[in-house]
This record gives sequence, C-alpha cells and structure tokens, in this order.
Amino acid sequence: MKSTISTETLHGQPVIQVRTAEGAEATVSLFGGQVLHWQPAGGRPWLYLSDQAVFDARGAIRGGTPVCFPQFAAHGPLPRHGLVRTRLWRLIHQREVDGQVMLTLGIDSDDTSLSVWPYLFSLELTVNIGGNRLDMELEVTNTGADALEFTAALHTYLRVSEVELAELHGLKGLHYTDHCDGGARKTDPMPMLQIDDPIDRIYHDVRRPMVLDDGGRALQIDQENFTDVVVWNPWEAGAAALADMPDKDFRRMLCVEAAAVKTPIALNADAQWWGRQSLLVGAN
Ligand SMILES: O=P(O)(O)OC[C@H]1O[C@@H](O)[C@H](O)[C@@H](O)[C@@H]1O
Repeated sequence: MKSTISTETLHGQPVIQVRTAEGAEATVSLFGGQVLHWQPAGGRPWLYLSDQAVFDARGAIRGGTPVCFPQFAAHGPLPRHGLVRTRLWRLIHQREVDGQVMLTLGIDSDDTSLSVWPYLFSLELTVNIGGNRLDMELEVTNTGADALEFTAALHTYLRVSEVELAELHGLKGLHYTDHCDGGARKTDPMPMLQIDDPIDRIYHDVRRPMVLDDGGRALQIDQENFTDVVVWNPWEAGAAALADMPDKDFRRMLCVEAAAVKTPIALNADAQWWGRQSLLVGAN
C-alpha cells in the first residue's frame, strides 16, 4: 500500500492528513505550522489535542506541537511564545521516501511581524512521519542584513493515560530553572520525574534522550541543537483557568518541549540554525 497525503479541513482550518504505507497517521495544521495528531503504526496516539482547542485562525491551538519563535513563553516583550503559532504557514514540499512521509512547511517575516520584531527571517518546519517515529526539524534563516537573536521551542503536548502514573526518565543530575518556584535554580536528583503537582521547569544542557513511560507503553524523546527541555503541566487549578482545555485534562497531557531558551541563538545575516525533536516508539 502507498502512503496517502491529502489536504483537508479540520474545524474549518486547512490541515494535511497523512497515512503512511505502514499505517502511521499524522495531521498537520497549516495554522501554526503544528502537528496536531500522530499515531505510530499499530499504536495509539501520542499527542494530546484539547477537545476545547479553538480553531478560529487567530488564537493558538491548544495541543499538538506548537512552534514558539522568536520568543519562548514570556521571556521577552513579544506576545507569549512569539509570533508564528498564531499565523498561517504554507506547505512548501511533500514527498514519500521509503514509506516515510516528509512535509516541509514555511513561514517568513512580514509587515505584521516586522511591526513588533524588526528582523527578517524565514522558518521551515520539516515533519517526517515514519512507521514508529515522528521527527520535527525547525530551521531558522536570518534573511536580513542585521544580526538577530531568538529563543524557540517545539512545544510538544504528549498524551498520557494518567499523568500521576507517568514517568519521565533521563533528567537526573540536570540543572533546571523552576518557574513554579519564582525561577529558582535547582538540580534534579531523581532517577525519574513523576508529576503530582503543577510543573513548569526548564532543564538545561540536556544531552541524552529521555523516555516517557506511560503505563505499559514508552516513548523515546530525542533532541538535537535544542539544549533545553521544558516540562509543563498546569495541574488542576491551572487547567481550570484555561478556557481551551477541559478541567480534568491536566491528567491526560504532559508537555515535554525541545527548547533553546537559556542561551538565545544568535544569527548573523544569512546565517542558519536548526533544531530537531524526535519521538520514537518502542525504544525502552
Ligand atoms: O498557555 P500558553 O501560552 O500556550 O503557555 C502554556 C505554557 O507553556 C509552557 O511552555 C510554559 O513553560 C508555561 O509557562 C506556559 O504556561
């Protein structure tokens, strides 16, 4: 069987639907340049998408893998998480190679972005959907004459059966900034992270893969060139305060984000940077 790639609409917004030859599925929204759904062949979905996510082509879609650029969260004067999760991207390229589907989406600076951030840029997000893996690579090009600096993240919402039973392995010994504790700098002594409270941490200098154990299934999470990992769950009160997430859904999600925050990326004119996050099933 061949892979299929089709352009459809989801809640009125354009999305690319993919089914690979091996049976993996993905849905990629052009609004936000964001993967909304990914299910490996023979498996269950690994991305969380809120049932109350808003698809109004203005606000960010709650779930999947929003792209944060050129500012992560509120670490600067720009709108929270930057300028591109609330904009329409374009599909540049689609192809199938050896049963895997590769989509490249793009977005460039324009008058709206220039009015708040005076730099010229071009972004490409390449999404590779294989039988048991999802790779997302963000490439940033400085297309202007002036040097620029940015922070960024692939803000991946992972789906879990019950967050209190999930375990995130691979962060032991790393330094992190705890945004639930006023930005205190700490070191994680635990062999695994278990979550039973709000969490909003930025782990630094992450060099090895993590594994998310979701009660009977496991996901390996790798990243390249992104040096930080953000772990976020709003917990009960935080979720209740979010209009676009059902109150109880903090139990169904855990954000594990590949990020470049502590050390902003500096790009001279014409320079490029790329960072990748890979989700891989069956590696435990
Ligand atoms: O509600 P938003 O703007 O999508 O942000 C969600 C969360 O995103 C995380 O990446 C941040 O670390 C959190 O501080 C933030 O609350």
